[in-house]
Amino acid sequence: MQQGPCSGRLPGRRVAVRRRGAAAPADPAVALAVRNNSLSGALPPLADATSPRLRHLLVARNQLTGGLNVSRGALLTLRAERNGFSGGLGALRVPTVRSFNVSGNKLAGEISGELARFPSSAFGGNLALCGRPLPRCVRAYSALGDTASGNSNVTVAAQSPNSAEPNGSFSKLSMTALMATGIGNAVLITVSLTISVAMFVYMKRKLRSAKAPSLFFDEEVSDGNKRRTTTTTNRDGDGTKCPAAKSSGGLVCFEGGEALRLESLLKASAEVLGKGASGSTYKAVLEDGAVAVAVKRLSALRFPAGSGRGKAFDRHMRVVGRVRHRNVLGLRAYCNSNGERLLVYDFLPGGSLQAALQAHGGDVRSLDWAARKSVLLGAAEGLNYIHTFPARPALVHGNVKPSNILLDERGAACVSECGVMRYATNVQHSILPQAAFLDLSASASSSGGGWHGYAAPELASTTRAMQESDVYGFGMVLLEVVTTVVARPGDGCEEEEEDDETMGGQDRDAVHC
Ligand SMILES: Nc1ncnc2c1ncn2[C@@H]1O[C@H](COP(=O)(O)OP(=O)(O)OP(=O)(O)O)[C@@H](O)[C@H]1O
Repeated sequence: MQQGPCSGRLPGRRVAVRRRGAAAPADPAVALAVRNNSLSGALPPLADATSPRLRHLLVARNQLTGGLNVSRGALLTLRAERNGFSGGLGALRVPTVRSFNVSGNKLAGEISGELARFPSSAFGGNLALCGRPLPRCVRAYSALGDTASGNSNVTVAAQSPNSAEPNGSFSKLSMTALMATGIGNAVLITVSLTISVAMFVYMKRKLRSAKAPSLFFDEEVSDGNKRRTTTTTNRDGDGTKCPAAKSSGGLVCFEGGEALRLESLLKASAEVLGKGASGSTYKAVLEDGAVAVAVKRLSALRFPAGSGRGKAFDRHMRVVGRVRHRNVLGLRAYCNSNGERLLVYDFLPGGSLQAALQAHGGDVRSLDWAARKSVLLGAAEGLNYIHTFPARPALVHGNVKPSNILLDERGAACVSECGVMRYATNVQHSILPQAAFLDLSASASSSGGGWHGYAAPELASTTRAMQESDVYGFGMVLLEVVTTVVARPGDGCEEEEEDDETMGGQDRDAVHC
């Protein structure tokens, strides 16, 4: 036995021994105590046959490596902590040992049954050790694919981080297995999340499209006068949709339109009244047959994408919906959803001023001077009401022309479609050819979708109509009304009234060729 600190290797079956203080056992053959040295190398296997009298093995705090191979039936003390022992504890057979400590080594694997009686401090610092009294072992798939040995599972320890090994190293296999497990779990979670989100979105869309009635107007030409019959039908799938709102069946209703429901409109029989620059207008007779409404579908108008502008359209329509005057056609309801914009008005049986001016074979007397004067005065009052309506920004009609001045059953003028084009981006530049200015011909104004000579010249260079441009348009209407000749049925150029006709004239027909 050596008496001082030792360093060197442990050869074969011979060990360097240092006895510390008086505590050393009296019988040197009974105890091997070499603690707190710098001994390195492997500890030779110690079995009953090789060291029959050994009772106490104290090799702690050295640099011993290799497996801990001690099989001693009568061993009472085994202190091997703070070394570099590695491998499993399977070769450790010490059933009678009372003082036991192998902490701070590089031992790995599951702690066997007889050793489980010692506290966790006896095993601490061996990151790859697991099982009672340490946290239980986790069976993980080996990323290395240990198929050759037929063992694709490896046992890894699930210890807390504070049981870190003193030198910070970690079993390569365990680390790989842990990483494989982590990556596998992450992939699984990601895939499940993606599937859940996709399912959620799909179900939400499905529910929405199931709830949403689609508005279609199936058009078919019925005769040569461009009168087309239409039906409104519900369809699934994509197309024009106007989902039902909670309160009014998808419609935002104003005074006089509270009873309207989108569902009723969808079921109504309908006919096309005409097609203009902003879209088509339909006459819809509601189910009971008593109420007829005009539905304007703003299909040709483009509005800037984004909810912000959509809200601006809604805000504007809510202001327009408050306008109530005997010479302004009141908006009863509107729908703005999924790119579909519908405006609902009362249906006026008198048709439009444009139709009256172009009438052939109609009631000529309906457009005598008194009627013309009354229509113009009414339209002027309606326009003035729109312009002075308390709103910020001030209301602008934006599309003053004879087809937007309607006549009620008594022939009174009603200005329709107030402010409809206010927020459209494609109105002026796309459909306002410079050459069309001052062209008041019927073909220009009724061609359907084309522009007309009622548009103020400045609209060619600005995108927004102003009240001044409304005044210009009204002036052109006025000019047309006082100069247009309405022919009697069968009239020819030979018949000409010789009286001067003025706006103040009474019951005189202006018949010229
Ligand atoms: N509320 C209504 N009652 C009765 N007829 C209407 C009503 N609204 C529109 N009309 C008729 O429908 C026709 C077509 O109207 P529409 O507004 O679609 O076209 P437009 O006025 O020529 O063009 P724009 O789209 O530029 O306004 C009009 O000429 C008019 O006779």
